[in-house]
Amino acid sequence: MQLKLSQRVLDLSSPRVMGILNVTPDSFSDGGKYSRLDAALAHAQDMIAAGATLIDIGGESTRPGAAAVSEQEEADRVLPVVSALAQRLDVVISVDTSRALVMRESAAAGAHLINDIRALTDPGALEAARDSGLLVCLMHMQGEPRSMQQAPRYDDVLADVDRFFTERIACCEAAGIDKKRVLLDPGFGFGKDLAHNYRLLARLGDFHHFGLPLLVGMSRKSMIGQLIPLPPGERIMGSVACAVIAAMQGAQIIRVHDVKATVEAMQIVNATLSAKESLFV
Ligand SMILES: Cn1cnc2c(O)nc(N)nc21
Repeated sequence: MQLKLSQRVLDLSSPRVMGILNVTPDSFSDGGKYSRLDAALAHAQDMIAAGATLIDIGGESTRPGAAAVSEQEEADRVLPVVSALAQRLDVVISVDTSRALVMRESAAAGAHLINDIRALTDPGALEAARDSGLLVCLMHMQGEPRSMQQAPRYDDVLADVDRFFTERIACCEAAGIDKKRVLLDPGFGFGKDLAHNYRLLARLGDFHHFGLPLLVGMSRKSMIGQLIPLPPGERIMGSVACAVIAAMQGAQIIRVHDVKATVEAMQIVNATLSAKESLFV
């Protein structure tokens, strides 16, 4: 499987690591120290040197309970970093946004992928994504970040997320977004309790039937902290364990804070998957 970008192709035959670059003052684990452009670039360079092939730039914290940020404020945070990365570094640039304005301006600034936790449901987002020509990651979320963890409930979380993917893919195709531009993400921690998260992780391979790349993000999340009582910045072992479990089931892109450790673990996954007759466990 490959990702076709504007000037390049990203081979997804082995799991790729996406480094998280929060340019928000209140990001849940970086403490917002990357709000300055030079610090953001230095962090991106470090993650690329450690083996990240994608960088996900986020200007609005999406952690549970996060306050919303204005569209202009989000654009002001994100766009300088997109431009600088596009001009200086050879990396797939993903922008974590739900806003049509930020999508359009990020595409013009050189981004390759729209990473939308709201799966293009905001006003104008479908059209902006279509017009951008960029790849789009459709992530499942129940509710909104401010309230999604208060009482998440599903009849069957796997079936509900699967149905959501079917619906959103249909919306994208109806809006003129070719399915080949779409990636899918079950949205760990976005309106899910502990059992929901581990049900999704245990059966992640079920979503391969769409024939689209799977992107997952469990890094430092409460699904780890609830089992291993450590602060977010110390959840590296649990985060790597989640990455390995996902990659062994064929997840193609793993979104993480701890790039070096995850890239090393992916070497073990690659060697193991290569020695298997079937493609995934
Ligand atoms: C922005 N963001 C935070 N967590 C995420 C996840 O699990 N997936 C995606 N696609 N984006 C995320």
